[in-house]
Amino acid sequence: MPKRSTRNRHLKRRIIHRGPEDGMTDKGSLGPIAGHFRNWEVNELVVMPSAPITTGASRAEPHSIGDSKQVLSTLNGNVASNGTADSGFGSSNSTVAGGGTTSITDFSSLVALLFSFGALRDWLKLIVFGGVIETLRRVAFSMYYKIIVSFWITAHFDENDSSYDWMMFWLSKQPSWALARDVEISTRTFGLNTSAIMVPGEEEGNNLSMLASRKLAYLPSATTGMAYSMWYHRRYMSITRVQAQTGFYGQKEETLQISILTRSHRVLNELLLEAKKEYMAAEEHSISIFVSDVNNGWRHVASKPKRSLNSIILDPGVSDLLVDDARDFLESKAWYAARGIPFRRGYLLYGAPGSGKTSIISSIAGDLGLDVYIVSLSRAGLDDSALSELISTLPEKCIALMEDIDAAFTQSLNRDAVQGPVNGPAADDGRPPPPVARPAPSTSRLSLSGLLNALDGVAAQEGRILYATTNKYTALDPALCRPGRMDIHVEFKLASKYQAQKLFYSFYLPSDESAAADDDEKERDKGDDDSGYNSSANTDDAESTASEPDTAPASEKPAFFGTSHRQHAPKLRRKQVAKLAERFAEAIPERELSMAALQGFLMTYKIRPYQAVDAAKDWVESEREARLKKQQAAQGQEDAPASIPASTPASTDAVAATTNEDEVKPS
Ligand SMILES: Nc1ncnc2c1ncn2[C@@H]1O[C@H](COP(=O)(O)OP(=O)(O)OP(=O)(O)O)[C@@H](O)[C@H]1O
Repeated sequence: MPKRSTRNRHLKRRIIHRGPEDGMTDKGSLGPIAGHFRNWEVNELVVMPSAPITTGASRAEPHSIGDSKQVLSTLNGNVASNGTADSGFGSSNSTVAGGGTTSITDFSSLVALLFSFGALRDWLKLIVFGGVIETLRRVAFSMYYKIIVSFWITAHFDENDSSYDWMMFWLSKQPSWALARDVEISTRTFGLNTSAIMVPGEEEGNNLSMLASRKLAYLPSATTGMAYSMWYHRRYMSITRVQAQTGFYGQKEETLQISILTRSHRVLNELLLEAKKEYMAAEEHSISIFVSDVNNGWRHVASKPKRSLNSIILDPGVSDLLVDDARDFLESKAWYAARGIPFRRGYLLYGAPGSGKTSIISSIAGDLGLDVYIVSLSRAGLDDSALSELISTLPEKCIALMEDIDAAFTQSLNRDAVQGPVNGPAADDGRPPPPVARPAPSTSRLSLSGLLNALDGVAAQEGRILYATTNKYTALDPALCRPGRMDIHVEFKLASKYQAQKLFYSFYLPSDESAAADDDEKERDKGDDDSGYNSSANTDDAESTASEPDTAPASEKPAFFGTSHRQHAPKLRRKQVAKLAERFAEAIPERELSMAALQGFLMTYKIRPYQAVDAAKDWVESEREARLKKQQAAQGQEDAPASIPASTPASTDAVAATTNEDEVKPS
């Protein structure tokens, strides 16, 4: 060890004798710096445990002496300075004692070294000074913010949340909101059927085009991020619409910020409840529809007017069964909790297309006052985890609707089909031939187990009612249909005579009872056999004026299929309608046509109930023929691939399928 010290001392002396000037000479302008760093190296070597080293004095830059001394004496009491040390050797005059002082000495030397630089010292001062100023600024701001915030309550409303709609709707009703000077013109309705914020005077425009178009509205601009102020319950309130860019594609998301100058949350609570109440009142006659977005959140897309349960004509008891069961379920939360049964209910509505499955669900939603959340299983990008996330974020009381639940797992010739180039045979009446559907390739990344887990896995939401519809009951996996997932299965059949009669009756029954009563007198005079065609708009009028000159050649009349919509339908008495309904039901075969088809037929005779009855038989025949042709076309299409050379992949499959079928079939 002493040996090494001696060596170091020699080395040190050697280096010191070279001095900074040598460095200047050797390295030009970098000389002093180089000198300093050499000194640092020497220090490294010199510092030894319990081996005090005293270095000789050397010439120094005058400015560095005091600094070195000062820093050294401040930072390390063990370091002694003789006051004549050279600048580039901050600790060279120091006597270092004790092994524990090594790092402190090093650090001290570094600091002393840094301070010995004039410019560097100024930078450091500047940094420290700037840091102090910035810290003070931050402290001041945070204190100011804390003081200000303590007098304000600020609420944030996310655009994707229903509360945003409530607040925007409420704000739109405030006169001061409409006085904003930087406005955005919008046709948004915030999920309501009625426009929330009308441009004053627009409601007076009663011509058809004005009424039909979307309503114009003022919205205080969001782009400037300006704050708008108003008073609420004698409290000052500041409102800001803030837009922030989200995602890569420039989508913008908006947040509404409301700050109220109050220390009590009571005012905010009052505001929220008032806004919600007003919105709910405006929405009383409609149901809210939500769909999932690509981020697996729920978005309010529409409000639909409620449909009365009476307008859905099902077999006796079906409607009551569904409504009563759902109502009873919603009131049985405690019962489920007491027994540890998951508080969920599933209904599977299956059967013929157009038999009222979707319609009854939306009617039940209206009746029970629940929102409908549509879970589209065929949505692009929907996979197991996305579905699970969607189901778990459903609100506690709501209706989740999965339409065509079979479609996610099976390829269908009817419902998932894209229209191929092949058309069926042309109809006799000149209507375009019905396109023959081809199976669509399945793009779903959803698995059956993913669906099963989403329905009753741990993440599944409690309190929701699930309605699933399908036209292919037998295609469903039994696991999907078991109780706990689908508790009640209801079949929707094709229309019965009973349904046809009721549909006709409700279709032609005058909705305006007073008008019907007014007409009663006239009708009574005319007798029960009267057609009820007292409207100037009925089509018999056209026949009665057939003798009037009609210069337009038939070929130039507008070509269209269907019946144009007239405003005035004939007003019939209940008795008359009931009689006609009976005759109509006689013409309709039992369980052969769907209710949607019957409704479509009656729509074509919207103002001609008598003609509807008369034409019913022919229409049934034409429907049968059309169905037969469709079946034949489908059959032909099925047979066709067998004759196509087996070189194409599609035909190979078809041939294989046919062959297998032949094998199975008994000869
Ligand atoms: N039972 C019914 N009572 C009254 N209207 C009906 C009935 N069934 C169907 N409709 C009418 O037919 C149309 C289609 O009905 P809806 O969509 O409810 O049938 P769906 O069974 O859900 O058909 P799909 O299986 O094709 O989805 C609606 O306009 C509805 O008014």
